[in-house]
Amino acid sequence: MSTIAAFYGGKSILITGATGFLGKVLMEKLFRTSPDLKVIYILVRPKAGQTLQQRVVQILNSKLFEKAKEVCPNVHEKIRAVYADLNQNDLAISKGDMQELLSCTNIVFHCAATVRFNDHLRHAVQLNVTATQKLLLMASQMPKLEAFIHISTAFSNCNLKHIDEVIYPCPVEPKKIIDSMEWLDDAIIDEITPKLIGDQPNTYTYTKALGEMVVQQEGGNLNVAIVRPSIVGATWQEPFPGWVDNLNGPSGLIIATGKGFLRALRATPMAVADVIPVDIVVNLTLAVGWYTAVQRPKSTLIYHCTSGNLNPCYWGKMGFQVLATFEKIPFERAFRRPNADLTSNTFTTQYWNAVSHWAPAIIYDFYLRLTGRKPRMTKLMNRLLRTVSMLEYFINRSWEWSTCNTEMLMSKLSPEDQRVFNFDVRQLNWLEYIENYVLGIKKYLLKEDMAGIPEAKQHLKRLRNIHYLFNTALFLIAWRLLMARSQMARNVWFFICPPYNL
Ligand SMILES: CCCCCCCCCCCCCCCCCCCCCCCCCCCC(=O)SCCNC(=O)CCNC(=O)[C@H](O)C(C)(C)COP(=O)(O)OP(=O)(O)OC[C@H]1O[C@@H](n2cnc3c(N)ncnc32)[C@H](O)[C@@H]1OP(=O)(O)O
Ligand SMILES: NC(=O)C1=CN([C@@H]2O[C@H](COP(=O)(O)OP(=O)(O)OC[C@H]3O[C@@H](n4cnc5c(N)ncnc54)[C@H](OP(=O)(O)O)[C@@H]3O)[C@@H](O)[C@H]2O)C=CC1
Repeated sequence: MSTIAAFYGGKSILITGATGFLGKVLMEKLFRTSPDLKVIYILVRPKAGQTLQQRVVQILNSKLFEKAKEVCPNVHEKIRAVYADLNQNDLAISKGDMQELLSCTNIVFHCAATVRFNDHLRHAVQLNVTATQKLLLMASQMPKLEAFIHISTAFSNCNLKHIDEVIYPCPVEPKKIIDSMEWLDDAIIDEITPKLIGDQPNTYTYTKALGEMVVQQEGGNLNVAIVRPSIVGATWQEPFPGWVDNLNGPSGLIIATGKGFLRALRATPMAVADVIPVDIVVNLTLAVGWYTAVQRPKSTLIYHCTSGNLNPCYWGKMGFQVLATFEKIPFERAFRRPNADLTSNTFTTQYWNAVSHWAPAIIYDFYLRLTGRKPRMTKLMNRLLRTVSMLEYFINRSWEWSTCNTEMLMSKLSPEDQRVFNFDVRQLNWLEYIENYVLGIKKYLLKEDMAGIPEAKQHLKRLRNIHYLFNTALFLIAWRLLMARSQMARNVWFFICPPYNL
């Protein structure tokens, strides 16, 4: 019997961000391995016209929860969705709900965050810093609380090259930042943002670093731990390989490549692609919850959940394997054949942008206009290249994360727990993982049918023929123009192929 699974039995667990990528996999694993848990409270806001209940039903009806529902058939009764908006100062939780949460909660997993790199600083601070502070305040009033687990990111100190499992101080105190966001207007915030974030690449990593400081400063008397995952990718093994449901991390760019929009990327092939499967992050998080509650470490422990130091994969290898997978499992209705280059040179990137991105987009829009349709490709390309530019920082650098606490924790687990809550990234076979990842994107994100693969392959063949035809036509036109305008070209040509009558 797994000690960790048994630990969560009978517990009341509060999860923020449960409707997000990580939160859903966390809930699923809890229900599947500890079906006798008492209740999972999730803080949810209504979204896209759906009520809280509709959101919960949609999550539970997804393929992700099929196995969990077999093990725990009354999963609907064990989830309690609590209305909350972490953007509001009082978190918008009703008095009655607050009373219940305060009196019953045993464990808190705080996953909610804005993960957008370009979010306005005010919003990023509100969610990633102020909401964390408010939750810690709530946690301090929970008499039955055993552990508070905060999910941060391994990139919260990405301005450093070597990162230890410690909290690094930020130049300006989080409290001062929180206060200033309350009275500064948007224009001034925009102006001071670059100065405040300093050598951090964006407001996301900056506010996640501030969030960690808040945990350290205000989680004083609580049993707190921080988990820092790197780039969270599709599931490796559990509940099944390849599950993913959003465009974050590599997923969006894999789609853009598979659909033939993205043909070149400014990336360093030998930089470490520190992707970590979401099920590994969840297993570590649950193990951390157990250890923090049972062992009660004297200080706040930080756990790096990264792959690079134990089982590195590189962007070049990852890109190569992604392309190889498209040969076997192509995406439907591609714009061009998937074939991308990784280049680390800015000039080459600009050349490829002009030739492989803008030129085809302009030509295609011209064709759409000619056929009476609305042009859309240049707009799409514009958005794609803006997205790529935001991600470039992370695909042209490598970081070293020490993983002493994570390794220490692994050594404390029984063999059964090491199996059920496996977070040993050394066991991961990257080639297999990447193939399943691409397959998962096709099935669960793009919702494409596997039966359509032969037609998708036919479509790629047609695109290849169009490509050859286009290149041949281009060559002939260039040759004709050259022959018409340059005596030297004519001389060279007649030297190589003398006319018959000479
Ligand atoms: C030797 C050589 C070998 C040769 C082989 C070479 C072969 C090469 C082949 C290449 C194959 C490619 C495969 C590899 C890809 C690697 C790339 C991986 C990059 C990963 C970097 C991530 C680093 C993360 C580090 C930090 C970890 C965290 O904690 S962060 C959590 C994750 N957060 C994110 O991933 C970012 C979230 N998104 C954003 O910040 C924003 O959305 C944005 C800045 C990306 C865009 O914002 P904007 O305001 O402009 O628009 P928005 O409304 O948000 O979206 C616009 C449209 O873009 C779509 N979108 C959103 N996110 C992404 C995304 N990540 N990728 C692609 N597209 C995205 C979004 O849906 C919108 O679309 P529409 O709905 O159609 O409008
Ligand atoms: N994905 C990644 O690559 C990485 C993620 N992380 C960290 O992991 C955690 C989870 O990330 P991930 O699951 O990927 O992110 P998602 O964007 O998928 O999920 C974010 C969650 O936060 C919730 N949330 C956002 N704003 C509010 C709000 N105002 N009130 C209530 N809830 C809100 C979202 O709810 P809603 O559905 O209503 O929007 C959603 O449930 C984050 O802390 C992130 O920093 C760390 C490293 C990498």
